[in-house]
Amino acid sequence: MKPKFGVVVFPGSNCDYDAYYSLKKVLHYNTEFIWHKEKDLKGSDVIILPGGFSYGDYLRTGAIARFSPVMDSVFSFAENGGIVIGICNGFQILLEIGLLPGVMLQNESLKFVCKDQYLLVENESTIFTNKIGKKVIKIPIKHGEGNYYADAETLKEIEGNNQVIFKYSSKEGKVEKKFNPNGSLNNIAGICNRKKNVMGLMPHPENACDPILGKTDGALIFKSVIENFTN
Ligand SMILES: NC(=O)CC[C@H](N)C(=O)O
Repeated sequence: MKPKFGVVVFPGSNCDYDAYYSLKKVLHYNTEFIWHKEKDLKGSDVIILPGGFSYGDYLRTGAIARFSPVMDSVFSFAENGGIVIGICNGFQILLEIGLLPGVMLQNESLKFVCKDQYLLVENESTIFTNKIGKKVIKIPIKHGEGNYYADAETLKEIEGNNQVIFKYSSKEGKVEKKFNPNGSLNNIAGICNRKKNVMGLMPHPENACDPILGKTDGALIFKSVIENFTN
């Protein structure tokens, strides 16, 4: 079976075409857009909630998009074990709707950050990472609100349950505060839910797929998901 990706488009998404381009034109995966007012996920096997500024980031990032009609379907899809990847603004939407634990705060610097970032694969046994292994990958970040926070009890739970998938690190894989671009708790860059079928991450793998951009580590995440389908 050839799995299908559905890229949701919210008003204000600006990485939807990047995701579509990388998945369809670079990686040659079956990919379709899904407008946020649709309820039908068009037979998608993997839902991508892309990056951007849905509803202009008004109120709180992701707080309004979470009420878009499509999110009812995405919520049920996820609850039934469907694979969902929230990238940056998509991660923020997953937090707002409660598919992932914790909240997103403004970057500690109060500045928007845009740069390449090294990430340590903290949990290499999820469908998103088991074909990558325990290594350091380089993927760009671009956000103003990526300072992941959870209360002590939630943090203990997600760390204990191996829900932390990526951490900001040095090129050598050192996880220290000085390599953290936004002040997130314990350098957390990406997490998953308890069942490990829903992942949110601040870095943008779709912007590290096409060799013309000088980096392709983002493709490893999508390839991992695809290979888990086909194996
Ligand atoms: N690139 C993005 O998805 C940006 C996310 C969000 N709007 C922020 O700035 O925090």
